[in-house]
Amino acid sequence: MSIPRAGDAAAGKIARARDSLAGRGLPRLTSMPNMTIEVRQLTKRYGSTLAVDELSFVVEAGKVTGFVGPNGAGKSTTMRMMLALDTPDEGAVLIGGRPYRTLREPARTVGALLDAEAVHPGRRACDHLLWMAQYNGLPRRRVAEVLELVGLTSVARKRVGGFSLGMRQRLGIAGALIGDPPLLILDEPVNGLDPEGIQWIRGFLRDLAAEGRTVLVSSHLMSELQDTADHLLIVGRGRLLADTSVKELLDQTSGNQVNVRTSARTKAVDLLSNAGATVAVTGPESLTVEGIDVERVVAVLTGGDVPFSEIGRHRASLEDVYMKMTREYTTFAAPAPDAEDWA
Ligand SMILES: Nc1ncnc2c1ncn2[C@@H]1O[C@H](COP(=O)(O)OP(=O)(O)OP(=O)(O)O)[C@@H](O)[C@H]1O
Repeated sequence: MSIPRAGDAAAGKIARARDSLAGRGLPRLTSMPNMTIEVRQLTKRYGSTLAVDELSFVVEAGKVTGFVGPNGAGKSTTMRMMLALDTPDEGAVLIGGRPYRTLREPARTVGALLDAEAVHPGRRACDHLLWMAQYNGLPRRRVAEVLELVGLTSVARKRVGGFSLGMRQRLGIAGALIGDPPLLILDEPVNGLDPEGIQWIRGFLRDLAAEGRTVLVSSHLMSELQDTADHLLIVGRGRLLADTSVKELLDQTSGNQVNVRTSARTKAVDLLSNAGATVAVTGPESLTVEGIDVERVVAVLTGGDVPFSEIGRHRASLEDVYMKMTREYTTFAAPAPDAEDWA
């Protein structure tokens, strides 16, 4: 049996699905109310492990909010508690202003993808979605609509056991959208997608947010979210390390560092240090200078006859900022390179 993978036959479907989403919007079951996810002082322990430690934040409508943190930071546990699949030891979560358990029509309020592998492998994709629709009192036509939306129409009658992880992620997203909910909670949806699939999901999540939905998406990799998220919640060992817009985070952390590229590194380090700068060696011919501005760096190097091929203000990447912020919270980390590695 040959099943198209996310890179070939499904690609045309995906493009059409994107067009249909952009062109006429997701078929509406209800109007799209602005709803938030409010997490209040949430705490969860498993034995001696403090998985979630007094987390508080609000996820707003009309944005993609990235929930980022190293492995074991407590992202999945927090999402499970949002959906009442786990009980907090302390604190609460409000979904559109109410605890999940009190929602009258949960599938029309919040859609979730927690584990793409959770679907029975013997089930056909369309039957899985039909079961979800029937269980939640939704019209049958939603099955075809969401399959089209995620580009899986051509494999609707195939058994899930033959799907790639990327196709299962798409099926999971289709399930999350079946009730046309204003709130979406997606745990690592990029996991398993090929580059074309990653492009697709970025645009897809942005479109969902542009329709006014509240989109919370987790990842342990900042690179997966940096071009997608408007807002970031960064967590480490259960604690909130940052609740910030992407722009604010970059502005705050780019700081006053200056990058220098020179073939006379040792002399440059001496002169700049004598001029009061703190200098870090970042490569065989590169330095990062802090404490004096770009003009002064140029003056010091020119005055000391030090050749340089590049001097410019350092722009931190989100990845740099994230690594710096979460380094001490990472359970399995390679040692960071330091100056001696380049000596
Ligand atoms: N059911 C459980 N029983 C015991 N410990 C658990 C359970 N679920 C999670 N934990 C522990 O709680 C901590 C947080 O785990 P969680 O899966 O929420 O993190 P995460 O940020 O989602 O990580 P990942 O990116 O690896 O999925 C970890 O130390 C994990 O081992």
